[in-house]
Amino acid sequence: MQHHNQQNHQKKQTYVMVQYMPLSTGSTGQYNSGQGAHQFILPPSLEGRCPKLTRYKTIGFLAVTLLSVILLVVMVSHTEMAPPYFSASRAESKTSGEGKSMATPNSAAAASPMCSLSVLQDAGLAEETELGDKGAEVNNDPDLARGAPSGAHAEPSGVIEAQSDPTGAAADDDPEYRRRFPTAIVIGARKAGTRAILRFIGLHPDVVTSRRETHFFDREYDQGLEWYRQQMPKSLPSQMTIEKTPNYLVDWDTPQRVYNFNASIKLILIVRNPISRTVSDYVQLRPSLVKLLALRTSFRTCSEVHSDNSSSSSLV
Ligand SMILES: Nc1ncnc2c1ncn2[C@@H]1O[C@H](COP(=O)(O)OS(=O)(=O)O)[C@@H](OP(=O)(O)O)[C@H]1O
Repeated sequence: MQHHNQQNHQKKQTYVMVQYMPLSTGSTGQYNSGQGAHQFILPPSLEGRCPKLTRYKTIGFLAVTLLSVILLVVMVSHTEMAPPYFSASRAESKTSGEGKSMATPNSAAAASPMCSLSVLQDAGLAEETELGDKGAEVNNDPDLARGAPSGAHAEPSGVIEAQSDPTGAAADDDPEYRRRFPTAIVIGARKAGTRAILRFIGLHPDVVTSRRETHFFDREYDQGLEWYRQQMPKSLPSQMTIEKTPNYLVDWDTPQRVYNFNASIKLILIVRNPISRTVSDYVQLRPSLVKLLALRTSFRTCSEVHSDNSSSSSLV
């Protein structure tokens, strides 16, 4: 019993000694583990070896904090400068449906000459030429009515939404908010900045633009008018729809077909220095050209082999 008490006492003593070990680094000491005395040396810490490290740490922490604050401020200021179609003005314009004058006057779009509706009006682009569902009748082109499904509101796969349509949910309740035929088309030229000009015009709250090239008049004509309409983004009667397919400029069939569709439709053409345009086109087409050349070479090799075979067989 006495032996047991002594062991307990030693354990307690050990615990207390370890608990209160000196914390200063590099110092030596001694402790009793119960089975004899032990020497120890505390290893010097990094701070101990390099006294400036604490100061560097503090400076680093302050620098990171400062950078984070600057980043935050920059992000906040950029949010305030967001394009007008992300702001409430577009929602008001879309849901009110009271005509083009509903463009918020103090919005960035109205302030910018590039986005000003008056620019479009001057160019005759804002003229009300909506065809609605009567497009085929108006233009009296039997070819165009071909392929139009009876269920006019059926959603096809891969429907193209408006490029700037954050208020769709609110406007969805409006029965007037639906897909309409374009009243203007960007017809080219390829690589002349057609995407850019469509985006610039599309910044206006009363303009909606198709996200992708529809190629209706050059490649998808057989799909019919209803298909074409379904490719357009939803819009209100006060808004104009614009699509772009630069290939229309160089397609033989397109002019007549567009004329048959809507003789008063507005055509937007943007041009560029022909040399840089061609270089840009070449750079984009290069992978296809390389493939084409490789294909031609293999065809030539095939035909040479074939002609060799046929000539040798004729010799035989
Ligand atoms: N704002 C502005 N100003 C000047 N140039 C611009 C602008 N926006 C786009 N671009 C250049 O236009 C080229 C792409 O043109 P497109 O959008 O018409 O291409 S496409 O036909 O739709 O594939 C492409 O040219 P390259 O870079 O030489 O290929 C773009 O850089």
